[in-house]
Amino acid sequence: MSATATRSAGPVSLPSHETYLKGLTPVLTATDVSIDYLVDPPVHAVKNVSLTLHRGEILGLAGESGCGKSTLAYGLNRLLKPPADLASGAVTFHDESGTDIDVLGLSGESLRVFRWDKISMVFQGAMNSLNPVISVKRQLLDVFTTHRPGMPRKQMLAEARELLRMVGVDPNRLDSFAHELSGGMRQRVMIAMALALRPQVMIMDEPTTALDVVVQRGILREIMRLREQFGFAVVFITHDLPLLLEISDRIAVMLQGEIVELNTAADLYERPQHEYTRRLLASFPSLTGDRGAFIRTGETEGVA
Ligand SMILES: Nc1ncnc2c1ncn2[C@@H]1O[C@H](COP(=O)(O)OP(=O)(O)OP(=O)(O)O)[C@@H](O)[C@H]1O
Repeated sequence: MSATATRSAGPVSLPSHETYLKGLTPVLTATDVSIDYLVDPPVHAVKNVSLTLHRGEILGLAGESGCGKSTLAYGLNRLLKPPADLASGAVTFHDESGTDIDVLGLSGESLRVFRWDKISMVFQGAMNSLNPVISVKRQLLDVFTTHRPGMPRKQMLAEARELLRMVGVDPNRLDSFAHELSGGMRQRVMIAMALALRPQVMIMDEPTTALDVVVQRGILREIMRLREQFGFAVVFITHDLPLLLEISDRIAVMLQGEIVELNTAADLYERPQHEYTRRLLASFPSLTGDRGAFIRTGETEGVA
């Protein structure tokens, strides 16, 4: 444990945010989470953050580089490594079975099972974490042999093919090796792996940033479609605020480790409440153009 961060008033939200929340079911709740990097001097990267993600929603995390987005995301999925220290707070996963899981209390085997199965993560460099000397097939099947040891091999293979199809990669690519695939394809394979166990939550930290715009769009379209199909919730992190406005149901704006505004994407764009949100919006000239062009309509076709 280290020094606790100063408590703030919490994010500013409009009354319409309350209305939005009606009828939604929480899937992941963070309460008063503080995360420090125990370096000299210590960095208070996340300060008393409370946030609820609901079933099927896309929650965007916005904020400038270094504000703590990735640290929070890694904390939610217990992927922090020293010198990061989750100093205080609670993270609860509300499983579809009705059981609540104390995420911070998990360790060893239970933590291993929880990750990928309940929450999976796709990050910016994910495509580079494919093993270069093992075929795509082996890597996809490994997910099943590890987490679904009872599954017949024939079914594993069928699932692996289906997963590739879902993310827009020709299933004949199963026998390929990472170096034989383009960056976009590799990132799609990583998304397929993250989807393999049908998690209830996916955390996506700049999942397409390294890719060119056309490939990015294609992948995002797939993610939106799959979300409609499987109903998983997404925490989506990107520097690309116009994109975030387009795909998110709600957006949390982070500033220096705190969430300063939490509103629906439409409200955030139309009626930004916090001075920092206004500055952030103003820093994207494209957003000052035809208003409304970036707002989700509730239709997946919104992602052009
Ligand atoms: N390993 C580390 N050791 C010390 N400080 C760190 C470490 N990793 C991150 N930090 C600090 O923690 C703070 C939050 O960083 P974090 O990477 O979470 O921000 P971010 O909003 O995700 O930024 P980016 O958008 O650039 O990824 C920053 O001040 C950063 O310098």
